Amino acid sequence: MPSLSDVHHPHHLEFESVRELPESHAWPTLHDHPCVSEPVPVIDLADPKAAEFMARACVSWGAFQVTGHGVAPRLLEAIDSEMRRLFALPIQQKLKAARPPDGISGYGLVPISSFFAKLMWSEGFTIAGSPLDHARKLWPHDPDQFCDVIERYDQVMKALAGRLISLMLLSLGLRHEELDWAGQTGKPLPDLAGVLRLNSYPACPDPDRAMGMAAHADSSLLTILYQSSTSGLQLLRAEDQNGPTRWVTVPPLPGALVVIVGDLFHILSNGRFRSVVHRVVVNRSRQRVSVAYFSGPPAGVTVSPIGKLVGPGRAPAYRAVTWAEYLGLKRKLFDKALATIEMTEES
Ligand SMILES: C=C1C[C@]23C[C@@]1(O)CC[C@H]2[C@@]12CCC[C@@](C)(C(=O)O1)[C@H]2[C@@H]3C(=O)O
Ligand SMILES: O=C(O)CCC(=O)C(=O)O
Ligand SMILES: [Fe+2]
Repeated sequence: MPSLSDVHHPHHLEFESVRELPESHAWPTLHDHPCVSEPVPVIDLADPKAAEFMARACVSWGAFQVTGHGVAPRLLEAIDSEMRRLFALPIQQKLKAARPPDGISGYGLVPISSFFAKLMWSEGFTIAGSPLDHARKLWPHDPDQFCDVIERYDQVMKALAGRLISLMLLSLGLRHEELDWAGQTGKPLPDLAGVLRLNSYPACPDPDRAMGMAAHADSSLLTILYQSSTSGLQLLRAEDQNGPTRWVTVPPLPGALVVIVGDLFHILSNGRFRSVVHRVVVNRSRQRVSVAYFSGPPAGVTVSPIGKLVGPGRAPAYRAVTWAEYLGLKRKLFDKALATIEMTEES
């Protein structure tokens, strides 16, 4: 049973000690669409046809799994184990590094939690910039182990995000030099911004009524997701415009990473690559952890539909935004954010 303090502060449950799903965490909307199994595209980065497959996956799914990415399995194991060490800390310790209400970094609920009457069956930690201040609060005597792994992971993801973005642009028939914000010909992609989110979905006594993470689209250009060996991630998919909508599970594939198209790539590609709505369901017996690396344009740089993709005589479908502005819109408007920057042909 939850302790008295949990009942009064249900936002921060000691999940492991809860034997029965509290009403605060029971969702009525879990079975809105059927759950099916369908083969989510898997793309080997070493394949000469990788860019072509990516274009197809981004148009039709808004996501794919990537193999042959060169990220060392040891690094994935290391971050997996650091996450488990972090989430196993007592709640009082984790709350020392709590995210301030208007801040980005720290321990706590995802910003979109405020849009829902029910709480999610998960906890998480967001890191933007140096992890050192957080690590000192969590492990005052040994902050370095956590920091080392986070910093290495961040660096490797930044490089991979740059490669993926270049390939995805190439797959649209563009070179990254053709983006205003991508600098001059021959230069590598400039300093992309990145934010890490560590997620934990504890084993749940009533998984059919609990939501790990509510349905949403990411605001990033793209998100690179490491999911441990436990499934839970689902993509919302309709095969064609009139076809039925279903939840498709992304099966964990050892060593693979999941790439999710975010709203900013949707904008950049003038809607050709679709940002995909996804959610996380939980299970009765196993804790699931994941790391999302949200990759965005350099700070202060605006993203707008690429001229070549808009076509002559047409108006772009979206206006220009910076990532910071768009994150603000998402916090305020959640799933209405993208629609508010849509432009009509007249505007
Ligand atoms: C950079 C970020 C993207 C994100 C907000 C955040 O500051 C860190 C958490 C991200 C996340 C994860 C769950 C869904 C989401 C909409 C949310 O509330 O927090 C995304 C945010 C986003 O993509 O806008
Ligand atoms: O845990 C997952 O598989 C997905 C998490 C997610 O969608 C997010 O952090 O934005
Ligand atoms: Fe997400």
